[in-house]
Amino acid sequence: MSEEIRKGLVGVVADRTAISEIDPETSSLLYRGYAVEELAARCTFEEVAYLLWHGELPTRLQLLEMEGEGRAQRAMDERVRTAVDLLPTTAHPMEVLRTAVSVIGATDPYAGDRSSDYAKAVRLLSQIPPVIAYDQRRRRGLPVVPPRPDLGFVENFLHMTFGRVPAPVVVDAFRISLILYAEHSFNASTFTARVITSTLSDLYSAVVGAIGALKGPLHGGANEAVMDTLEEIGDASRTLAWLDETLAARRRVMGFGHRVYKKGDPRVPTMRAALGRLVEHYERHDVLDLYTSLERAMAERTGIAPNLDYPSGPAYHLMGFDTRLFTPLLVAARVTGWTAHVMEQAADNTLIRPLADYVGAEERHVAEHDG
Ligand SMILES: CC(=O)SCCNC(=O)CCNC(=O)[C@H](O)C(C)(C)COP(=O)(O)OP(=O)(O)OC[C@H]1O[C@@H](n2cnc3c(N)ncnc32)[C@H](O)[C@@H]1OP(=O)(O)O
Ligand SMILES: O=C([O-])CC(=O)C(=O)O
Repeated sequence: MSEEIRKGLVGVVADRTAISEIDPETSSLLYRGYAVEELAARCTFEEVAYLLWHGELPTRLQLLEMEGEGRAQRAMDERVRTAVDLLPTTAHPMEVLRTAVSVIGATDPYAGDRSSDYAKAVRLLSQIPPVIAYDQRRRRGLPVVPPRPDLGFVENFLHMTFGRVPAPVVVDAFRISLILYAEHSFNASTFTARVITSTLSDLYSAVVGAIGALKGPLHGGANEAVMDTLEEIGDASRTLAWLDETLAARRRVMGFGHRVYKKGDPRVPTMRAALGRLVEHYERHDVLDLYTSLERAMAERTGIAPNLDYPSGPAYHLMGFDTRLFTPLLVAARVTGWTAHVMEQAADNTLIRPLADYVGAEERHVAEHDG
């Protein structure tokens, strides 16, 4: 049996999906048939969320309806705030968000009602940003900023975090990052959400589980680790020495490599261009020098290309987010893909339950003993 084992499910096709298509040969990514670069160039984040959930881009009226539902639910529920306040600021923001989503689910009287999964997805999309914004602000000792219903999702998210809407170039880079992060087929966190859904558990539980899976540094946690790396290197003149030391110690360089893309991540050029515009805006050429030096050194020493976490980490840093908030930002985007997958799994469900090849002790018996 052991020759059939594919550790890490490498190369295993676990099911069908109509949500996104990855082609590692051509390094392409389509959401519902649209190239992700095109969506990033032409769409709002709300339009992309609608596309992932419904399979088609919205008409003006459909978009207005979805935005109306979302904008009405942007304020943080007091019960969620109370739960967050109970957590120490030493808790990682992903732990805070995981707890908050659990509370959001536990306070929804229809949590177990499968027929309202779409409404729950819209609710989560609206309620995750205030938690992230509040968490950054409470760690800085700043007061809560109430949401603004007149603003789009992206502007409002930034407004709640920073108390103002930043320059258009910053808003645009943030919008692009959220679109690029929104969906990625059967990645570890999405697969986790599908496994949980397959047991007929509820959507909130699936998202809580997905947050747990995304937190790890081999997955979403890499975007914050990228920033730690760039800060550890400190200056482009130290990059090669740092990399040689890291590779000699057989440590991974975060933000590089990918389970599916071996020829490069198609999202990187779009996010790299947005990072370039941020660098110009903030006049932080030192960040780009560091970025480029590690990218070049990795190509030279290993031939391994960056993934989306590599440009998004420094982009979020320049925007003013605390490093530990980077992975929660990915949650704010990926919750669209996760919930689309929850609905797809639930619509044609089979319990996901693989087998294992047992390699433990032979059958044995407990010796008779007193007591
Ligand atoms: C949003 C996202 O989740 S994107 C992914 C974010 N994750 C990261 O950036 C973490 C760093 N990258 C990695 O650890 C890996 O590339 C993964 C986990 C993403 C993909 O891993 P896998 O497909 O399992 O590839 P695998 O781990 O087998 O790597 C193949 C070889 O490349 C090497 N390699 C892969 N990525 C890296 C890296 N980032 N740094 C150094 N070496 C690497 C491995 O050491 C391995 O070499 P070996 O065969 O000599 O042992
Ligand atoms: O697909 C994966 O393995 C990792 C992921 O979520 C992404 O690249 O966005």
